[in-house]
Amino acid sequence: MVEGSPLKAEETKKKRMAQGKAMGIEALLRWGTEIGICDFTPSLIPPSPSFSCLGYSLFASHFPDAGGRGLGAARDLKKGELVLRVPRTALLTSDSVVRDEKIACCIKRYPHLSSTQILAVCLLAEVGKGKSSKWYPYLLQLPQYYSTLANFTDYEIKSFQLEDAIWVAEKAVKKAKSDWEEVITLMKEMQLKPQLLTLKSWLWASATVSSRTLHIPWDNAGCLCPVGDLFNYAAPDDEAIDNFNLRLMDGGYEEDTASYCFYARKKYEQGEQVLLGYGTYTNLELLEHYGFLLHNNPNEKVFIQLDTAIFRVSTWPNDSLYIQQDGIPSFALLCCLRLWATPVNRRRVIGHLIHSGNLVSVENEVMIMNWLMKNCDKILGKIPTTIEIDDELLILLDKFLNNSTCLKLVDSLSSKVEIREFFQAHGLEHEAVTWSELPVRVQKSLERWKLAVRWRLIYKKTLLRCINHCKDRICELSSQRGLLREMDQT
Ligand SMILES: C[S@@+](CC[C@H](N)C(=O)[O-])C[C@H]1O[C@@H](n2cnc3c(N)ncnc32)[C@H](O)[C@@H]1O
Repeated sequence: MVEGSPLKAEETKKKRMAQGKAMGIEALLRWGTEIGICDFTPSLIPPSPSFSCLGYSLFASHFPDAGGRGLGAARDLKKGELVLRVPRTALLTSDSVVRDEKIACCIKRYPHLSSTQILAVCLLAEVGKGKSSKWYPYLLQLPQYYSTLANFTDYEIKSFQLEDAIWVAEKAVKKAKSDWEEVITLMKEMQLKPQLLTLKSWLWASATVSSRTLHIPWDNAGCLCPVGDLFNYAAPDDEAIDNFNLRLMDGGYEEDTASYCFYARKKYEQGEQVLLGYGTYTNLELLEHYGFLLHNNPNEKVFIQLDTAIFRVSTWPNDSLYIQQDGIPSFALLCCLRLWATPVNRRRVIGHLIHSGNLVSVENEVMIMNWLMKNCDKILGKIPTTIEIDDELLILLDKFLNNSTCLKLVDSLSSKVEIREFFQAHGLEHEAVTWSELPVRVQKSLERWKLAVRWRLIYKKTLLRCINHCKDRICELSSQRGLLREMDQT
């Protein structure tokens, strides 16, 4: 089954079993086999007794650069190949939990609750069953902590520095709390254990649902898919976004086999991490729903404040007016600015040219590049810390997280102030401690704080790239204009 000599294949298999054990998911993989999860097409391979549902196409491992625990290619995989099948009976969905009549009866009395609230309640109900839950081996290995926005504290939220991001994070925190307040009576009626009724448990359950569910056609909340939810994320590439059929290659529920099927979205070499494209998300959206962000995110959108006069001429949705991570304004933003910079009496005449992506005139283009440059610069000037300071702070935090330094030894004054504030926010007097000496709650907070700093740094670097892009464009256009003048004179 695994390529190479049988002896080598056996060794690799043993090594991967040991990896599964080290990650604490050995029991999950064994249970997966019993419940019918498999990483091969049953018609191709005669099933032999196995202690793991993985090994033919996939193996579980730790991938520090993209998501930590994840799934790798156990052999070379072809694009479009089926790599994992999870039968419907293994999926943890609201309807599978409410088969329990007692739970169903309680939930029926709350028809106004959203499907995600119901799934989170069902998840907590299953947790409450302990060993008697059908999904016990699955529930046991779920993460204990999440860094989705709803889990951010006031200090961590403030560290985003940008108003829009702070607003989104505060909204996520409030929404989680109000969702909890709405379900608390139901959960009491269901007689869930007191520790499952707390806001902390609710935050855990709703983050599990938000970051791990997969789409199913019969429930908007989606499903929790044991083993299938071990795939980490890679942003879908242009090909997958352009082609709807290709998007389907990642995975989906298939009626004919009554199972969730996952396919290799591209060619993978043995050992490489196999990734899923959960959807196209900006970094703030990734943080909100999944609790991580990508350093290079092709779907990142940096929004800057636009004058009402600009919005007035725009026929594009507001969320299409942004700067890409490479610093280039989106097509809609560019068109919108070109139209705004056109004299009112000419807008109707040349509107169609603008909509087809044409430049109006060199003067018009220079004007909007100058406007963009000035505005990006203004925003950067107003933010409390610079790119250099954030860069330095992140290096320090990384060193601290690797236990190679204590934060007391920091030279930079700005970073020192921010670090001190962080420790004070946790009621800790001084920062002369190492990472491993910190209480777990502070370690987790520091990880979230670092995410906020990383987010704001990407935001600032994008604005800087935009400034440089505008400068280059102005130079380019000015030399074109010079050239045209010279041609006119000859
Ligand atoms: C569906 S789970 C994937 C498996 C997960 N790593 C685990 O250990 O269970 C999704 C979570 O994995 C992490 N993750 C997935 N892709 C990631 C990536 N590219 N970079 C960082 N974290 C990622 C995030 O914490 C996310 O909420």
